[in-house]
Amino acid sequence: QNKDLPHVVILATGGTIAGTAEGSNQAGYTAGQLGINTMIDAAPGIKELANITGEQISNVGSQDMSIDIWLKLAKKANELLASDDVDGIVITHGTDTQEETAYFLSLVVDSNKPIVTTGAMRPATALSAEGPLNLYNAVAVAASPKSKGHGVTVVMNDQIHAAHDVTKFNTTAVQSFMSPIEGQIGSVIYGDIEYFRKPYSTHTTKSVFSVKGVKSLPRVDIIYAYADMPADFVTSSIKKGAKGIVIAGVGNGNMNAATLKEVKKATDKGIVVVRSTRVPLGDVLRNAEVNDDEYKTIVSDELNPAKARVLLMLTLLKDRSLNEIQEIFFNY
Ligand SMILES: NC(=O)C[C@H](N)C(=O)O
Repeated sequence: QNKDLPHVVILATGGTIAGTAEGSNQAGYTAGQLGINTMIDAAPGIKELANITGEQISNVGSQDMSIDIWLKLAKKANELLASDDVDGIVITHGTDTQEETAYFLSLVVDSNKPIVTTGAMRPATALSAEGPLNLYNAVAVAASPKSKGHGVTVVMNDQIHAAHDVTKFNTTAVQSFMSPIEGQIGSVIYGDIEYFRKPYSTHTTKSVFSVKGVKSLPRVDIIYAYADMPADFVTSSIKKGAKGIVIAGVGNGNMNAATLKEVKKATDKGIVVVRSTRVPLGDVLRNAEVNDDEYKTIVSDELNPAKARVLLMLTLLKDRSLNEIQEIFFNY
C-alpha cells in the first residue's frame, strides 16, 4: 500500500473478462470463471495506478445479471463511496448487459466519485485478450481526480463512454461499445486520460432515484414490435404482473393498430407504457405518428428499450403522474 496513491475498489461480477476456454484460438468459452485477484495479477503495472482492493460480487455471464445483483452493487457502491477511504470504484462485468447495469447505477448511486464499468469481448485465455488493458484503463479512470462528476462511465477499448449514451453494437468485435448519438466522453490510452465533455443526462448526485431499503423492482416487460405482430403480448404481460411495458417499436416507436388498441386498454387501467424503438439511432418523438396524449403513452426519447425498462422500473417505485414520468424520460 502506497499512501500517495488513490484507493480503488474493484467489484467483480463475471463476464468474458473473467472467461476461459481450453485453447487460445477458439470462439467457444465460458464467461465468469476467473476470480478478481487473478484478473488483477494479469494486468502488469496496475498496482502503480492505485491501491487496489478486489471483491467478488458474483461470477456470471452478464446474460444472467439480475435485479438482485444490481441492488447488491448499488448498496455496496453507495457504502464504499461514502467513505473517505475510497476514491473510486471499478466494476468488471460481462458486455451483454453492461450498459443496463451502468445506467442503473448512474441513477441510484449518490456520489460524485468515479464509478467505472469495464469488460472484454475476448476471454482471458484468448490470443490478444483485451481484458487486462481494459481493466488497467478502468482503474486509471477510477483513480483520476479528473473523473469526478462524470457519473458512471463505461471504459472499453481505449474509450470512455457515459452510461446513458453507450450501447453494445457488435457481438464479437473488440470495438463493440459506442455512443452513437452523443459520442464518447473521453479517451484513455495506457492510463492516460483525456475528457472531451461531461455527460448531458441527469445522473448520480442529481438523480431523484434511490434504492435504499428496496428489495425488488416492479416488473416491466419489453415487447418487440414487428410486421403483423399478434396483439396479445400486452394483455399476457399484464396478466403476469407487469406494472409497466416498454414497446421496442418499429421506426419512431410505432406498433400495429391492434397492439395500439391493447396499449390503450392497458394505460386506461394505469399500466405505464413507454414507446421506445428497435431502431438503433434517433429519438422517439411525442405525438409524431402515435397520439401519445390520447393513448396516454410515454416516449423514451433517445433511450433504447433495455435502458427505458431500467428507468421505468425505478420511476414506478413511487406514484407519479404521466407528465412527471414523461419529464423524467426527457431528462434522464
Ligand atoms: N463479452 C462478454 O462479456 C459476453 C458475455 N456473454 C457476458 O456478457 O458476460
